[in-house]
Amino acid sequence: MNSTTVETNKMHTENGIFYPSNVMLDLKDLKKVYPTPKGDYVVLEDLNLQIMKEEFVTIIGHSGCGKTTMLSMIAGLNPISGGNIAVMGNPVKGPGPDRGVIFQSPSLMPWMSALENVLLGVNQVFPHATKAQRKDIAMYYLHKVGLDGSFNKKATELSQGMQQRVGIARAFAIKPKVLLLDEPFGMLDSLTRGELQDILIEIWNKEKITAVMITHDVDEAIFLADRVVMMTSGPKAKIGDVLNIDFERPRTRKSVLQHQDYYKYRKHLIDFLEH
Ligand SMILES: Nc1ncnc2c1ncn2[C@@H]1O[C@H](COP(=O)(O)OP(=O)(O)OP(=O)(O)O)[C@@H](O)[C@H]1O
Repeated sequence: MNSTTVETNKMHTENGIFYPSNVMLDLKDLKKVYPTPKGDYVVLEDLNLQIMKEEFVTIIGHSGCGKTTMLSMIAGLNPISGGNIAVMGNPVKGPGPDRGVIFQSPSLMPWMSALENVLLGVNQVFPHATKAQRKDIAMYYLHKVGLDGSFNKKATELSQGMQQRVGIARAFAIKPKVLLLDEPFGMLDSLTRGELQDILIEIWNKEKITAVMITHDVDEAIFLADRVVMMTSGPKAKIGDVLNIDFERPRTRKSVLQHQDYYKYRKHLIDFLEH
């Protein structure tokens, strides 16, 4: 039997290693050390985490424990000090189009329109597509995030919420395998935050990609996730606990709030953060 078939639950990666086909991200014995004037600061140590294909994982932990450090290492933007990170079995050596990132502030090119900002990434990732095809991709995702009518507005003419909509469209438009989100809604008012959570989940569900999102908001962590990953406080932070969220999808805020397990999940997370 061919060892690459699904029956074996393994696949053959380009570096010749056999790997479980349902694991998208594998963080193994991960370590991060920042040199400081007072000596080395070990932010993460022995951090182990596997994230499955099409899973939505939220990450919570105290401020400064190393969440952004971990996410930026997965993105390939921050060098690994020890251990390793693999995306579908392939070690991360730097940034790549298989991983899209959405930051708290979308850092758009201020002199460019919403459309041009999304096209920046699309043009890089799909250089062989025609100009019309690339524009179609960019417009499709701008439409998905509710920016019809604002395609040609300059980034500086957009509100913070609209700018983050462009950030979401930009990340999805490069068709990544993994979406990495670092507190993407942290600066938004609660109404906009709710709207963008719904948009995010709708596109994530349609595109069937893997999402890893840092949040400080326990309710957001539960509402969005299949699993909530809790990090211990640093130094030498690692994964402290993992909570499975067994709510059916699609979810509505009302159905989640009315679910008998909601307050049990919430208590679990708050107890972790308070101890
Ligand atoms: N380049 C750096 N050099 C030295 N120390 C750093 C560097 N970047 C981050 N740190 C330190 O590493 C620790 C983890 O930072 P990180 O931003 O990853 O935490 P975080 O959990 O994302 O925090 P927050 O929730 O506040 O965003 C902090 O103590 C921070 O001061």
